[in-house]
Order: sequence, then C-alpha cells, then structure tokens
Amino acid sequence: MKEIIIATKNRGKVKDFDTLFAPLNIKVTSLLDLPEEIEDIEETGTTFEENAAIKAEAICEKFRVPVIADDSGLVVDALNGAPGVYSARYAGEQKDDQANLQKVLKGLEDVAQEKRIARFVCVLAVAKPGEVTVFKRGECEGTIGKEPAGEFGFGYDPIFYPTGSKRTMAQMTPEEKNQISHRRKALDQLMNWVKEQ
Ligand SMILES: O=P(O)(O)OP(=O)(O)OP(=O)(O)OC[C@H]1O[C@@H](n2cnc3c(O)ncnc32)[C@H](O)[C@@H]1O
Ligand SMILES: [Mg+2]
Repeated sequence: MKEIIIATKNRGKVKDFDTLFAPLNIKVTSLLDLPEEIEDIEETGTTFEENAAIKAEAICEKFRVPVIADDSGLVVDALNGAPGVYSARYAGEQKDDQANLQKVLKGLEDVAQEKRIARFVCVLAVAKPGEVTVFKRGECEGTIGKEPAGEFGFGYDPIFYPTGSKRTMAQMTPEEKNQISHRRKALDQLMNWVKEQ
C-alpha cells in the first residue's frame, strides 16, 4: 500500500481524505499520526493558495518528502466572502465548529433564501523537495440553511446545502459528500500525480 502525507491536524479533513483515497488503496498519514508533536503552523496568508503553500512547504522542509496540504473554507456572498480564509477561527482562536457556524447563521439572519449563496473552496498544495509547489483548486456551490442539520462531516457541513440537494453536507454519508465535495474536485486534478507516488 502506498502512503501519502497530508499536512493537516484537522480530523474532519483526515476522514474526508481517508474516504477519498480508500478506493486507491492509499494510506493517509496526517500530522496527528506522527510520533512527535508538530507545532501549529501559522497561517499568515490572505489567500487559500498562500496558506496551503505555507503548510505544505513547512512539512516538506522538515521531513524532506512530498507533502500535500489543504487550505479550505466557506465563502458566503452576502457576507462579502467571509469567513473565507478565516473559516477555522471565524468565532475565535478556539476553532469551535459550532460557534463558527452559528456566527454565519447570525450574519445571515435577515438575508432571504435566494441570497444565501455560498461555496466551499479547497486548495491543495503539493510540495516536493527541490521543486516548485503545485496548486489545485476545487469548489462546491450551494446555499446556507436557516438552522444546522445532520451529524456527519465537520465544520460548516450542517448548514451547507450543495446545489440541487435537499440535504446538508452533514446529512450525507462521507462517501456521498466526497463524490461532490470541493476536496474531491481539487483532488481529481491531482490524480495523475497521486498515482505516480
Ligand atoms: O490547517 P489544518 O491543520 O489543515 O486544519 P484547519 O481546520 O485549521 O483548516 P483550514 O485552516 O484549512 O481551515 C478550514 C476550515 O474551513 C472549514 N471547512 C473546510 N472544509 C470543510 C468541509 O469539507 N466541510 C465543512 N467545513 C469545512 C472548517 O471549519 C475548517 O476548520
Ligand atoms: Mg488551519
């Protein structure tokens, strides 16, 4: 079995990647699996690309192996693109998924259904020793509901209805979510690279 290192500490993302890589018989190793504690990498960028590069390159430097990093978030039109690159910490440093999605709902309190347009964005960066970092972007369009629904997934999944779906992403199984997810779309573009590993 092949192994791919994903420079993330987010358990929700790791589950998504496990689901995405399972059919390829590839084992996902994240920063949570390493024997040593990896210090939090400061995400100082203002774009998904910048932050994905910061994470991928930091871990690639450290271990001198190819690394994928994922920087992602929810972009809400009626909130001028927020929470965007600040999705993980929208309601504060404690990275609380519930508090974050409640803050989005509050911000959209007076916004009519047809204007609750949003998309999930995922940028994957691949860093290899001595090579220029490569980026792939995937987006999933949808709308924001009035209240959370569903127990699957993580982050903003309970308030996000993908276009054409009557269920939130948190009401879909991991397999269903990852047939249409932003993460899936970004990863599809990396498949040739992944198969070479
Ligand atoms: O940086 P790493 O260690 O990968 O973990 P993180 O949680 O800090 O990840 P990001 O900086 O990329 O922030 C992304 C946030 O966007 C949200 N998000 C990303 N993908 C999502 C998905 O598939 N479903 C729901 N929310 C998602 C979720 O709140 C994440 O915490
Ligand atoms: Mg982060």
